[in-house]
Amino acid sequence: MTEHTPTAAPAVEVRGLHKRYGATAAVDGVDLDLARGEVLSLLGPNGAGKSTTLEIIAGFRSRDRGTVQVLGSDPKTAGRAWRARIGIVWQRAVEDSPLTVREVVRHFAGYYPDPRPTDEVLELVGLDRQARTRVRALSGGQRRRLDVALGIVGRPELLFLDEPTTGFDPQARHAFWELLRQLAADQTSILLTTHYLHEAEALADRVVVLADGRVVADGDPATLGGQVDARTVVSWYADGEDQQVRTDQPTQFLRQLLDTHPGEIPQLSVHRPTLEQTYLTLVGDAPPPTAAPGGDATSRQPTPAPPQEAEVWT
Ligand SMILES: Nc1ncnc2c1ncn2[C@@H]1O[C@H](COP(=O)(O)OP(=O)(O)OP(=O)(O)O)[C@@H](O)[C@H]1O
Repeated sequence: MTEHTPTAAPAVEVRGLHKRYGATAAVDGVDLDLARGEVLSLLGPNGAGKSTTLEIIAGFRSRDRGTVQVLGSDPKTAGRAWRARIGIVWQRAVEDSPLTVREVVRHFAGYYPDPRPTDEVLELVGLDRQARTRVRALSGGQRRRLDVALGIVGRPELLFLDEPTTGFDPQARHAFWELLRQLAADQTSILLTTHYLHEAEALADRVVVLADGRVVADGDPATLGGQVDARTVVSWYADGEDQQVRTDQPTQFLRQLLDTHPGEIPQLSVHRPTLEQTYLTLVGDAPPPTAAPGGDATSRQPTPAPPQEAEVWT
């Protein structure tokens, strides 16, 4: 995570992006900004439109509608000089090859005007010991590191990574995060997709959550752009149904609840929603709480009125 310069023109500016595949609206009106030196993570379930968005921004896929500016150019018409300023790590791993790791990286370096030295790249991605290994002999995680090596060999100003750490062991993942932090500290703008919330939290300055091709949250990773409700959820069972109350004064609410329920309160629980629960609710994999509290006039043990700021889900 880095300090980025808010005054510089954004690295990426997307407005009203649409893309359909037949009846499927893969991207359905997405707005997206990436500042220079910023690390932005695109989150979302399978089929949310992350890869399609990334591919359009990187100039590998056409769009139906909307404007896209990347490093000051429209990727639809930008040329080779523009492409040399961008690094890309796609989901698919590098092809089988009889060449060695060093040979492949050196070959790719030849495409760029000012590449990083090959040995520096291999060290950065932790493949220095595999420099003479043939690509086809690499493990899955090592191939992914080679993908990353090919993405950064050209010293990109802007780096796109589509699920870069899939197949990494925890040690490799942490080493990779460190690498991205170094790149971001050097003012590389980074846009990555991931399925790992903790990866977004560990790496990104900002997250954008997509669901069904739309942005459902945009902001800081720790709260998913302010979507995480820090209030406590008190749940219990009464009057023949589940009861649930959200409150920022749980102690006061519990006192009232205990006063009105002299015995053991069935299924009493007190918790705060986690980032993951909020995420699942946002992307529609988890239903939002729907239980209504009791406390109507006929209730034998009326539910206390929630303290100020409490919200009752119905
Ligand atoms: N080439 C294509 N032809 C037809 N439909 C496509 C094509 N590419 C993507 N789609 C559809 O568009 C939607 C968005 O797909 P996309 O790959 O962008 O999602 P994603 O968020 O990257 O998913 P994942 O996390 O699984 O990689 C999906 O419904 C997918 O089936």
